Amino acid sequence: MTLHNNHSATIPEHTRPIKLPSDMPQSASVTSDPTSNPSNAPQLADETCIEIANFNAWYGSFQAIDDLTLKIPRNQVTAFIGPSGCGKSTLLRWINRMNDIVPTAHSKGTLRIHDLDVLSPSTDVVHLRRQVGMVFQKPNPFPKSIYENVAFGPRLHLKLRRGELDELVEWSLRKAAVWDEVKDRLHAPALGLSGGQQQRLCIARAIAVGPEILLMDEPCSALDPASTLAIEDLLYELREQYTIVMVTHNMQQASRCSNRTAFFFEGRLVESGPTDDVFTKPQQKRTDDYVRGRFG
Ligand SMILES: Nc1ncnc2c1ncn2[C@@H]1O[C@H](COP(=O)(O)OP(=O)(O)OP(=O)(O)O)[C@@H](O)[C@H]1O
Repeated sequence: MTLHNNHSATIPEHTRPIKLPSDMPQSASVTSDPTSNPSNAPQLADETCIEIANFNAWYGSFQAIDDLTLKIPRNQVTAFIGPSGCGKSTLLRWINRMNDIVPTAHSKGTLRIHDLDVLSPSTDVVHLRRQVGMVFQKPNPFPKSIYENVAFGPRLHLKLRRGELDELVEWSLRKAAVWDEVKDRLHAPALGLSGGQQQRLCIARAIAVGPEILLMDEPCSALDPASTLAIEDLLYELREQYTIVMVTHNMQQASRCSNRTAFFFEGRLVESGPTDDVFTKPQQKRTDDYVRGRFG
């Protein structure tokens, strides 16, 4: 599943080709490109999904990100690490233009998802956010039933019959590894679930609309150790189909779950690379100090 290479910010949403996971219910593929075949498409090693170049971001006159260049590969988990206030969440939130809701936020530079110019004023933000799902620090299900939480996005974006929607809800909940725990109470309030179950429900809600990218801002920081492990296992599974970018303060989590790590300090990217390299043979002393817990 990917944003189509010919993706244009000016094509009306309902006609845009969107590839959905090959194992997603066929009924959900009503807007997909009939010529595309994601399951058979060769996976290019380290194919870039998100390209960030000379990117700067401000809140008013305060510069939160300073001349940052980074390529985020497709179908891998990339962890953003660094001390509090170094700009990790700011960068994450620019990838799906969440910062649009912050009146003082502005940016300059390049931020592309394949051929899509994320920062262009002509980019359709609703469509962008369908392609780039987000999971927050604190699980935030809607005050609706478990079923309705997952069905909400597909109802907006896909014209499905009831049976098809049921199938998609089940697929999403299974993918998010929470189906077995909720299948007998789909119409019960989502807020009655445990924190870890709510977070997996939020992941199911995010993937139900067929995103290519999942942004996760400290997705386990509000969870107990067992729920954290469940989410970490899930990340491992999901990376086969999704490009995942995760902010984490937990060094063990970054080293357990991510393929690549980017270390930020005071708004700048200090270094990035395969997670093993960043943790075991960092290029920069500051990275070494941080991953060894000497500061931060
Ligand atoms: N809405 C905002 N308005 C003004 N300044 C902001 C806003 N959001 C973040 N900042 C500032 O931008 C800088 C980067 O913040 P950001 O949240 O991106 O850091 P972070 O690395 O994610 O931190 P943490 O790990 O504590 O979440 C910080 O100095 C922060 O105070």
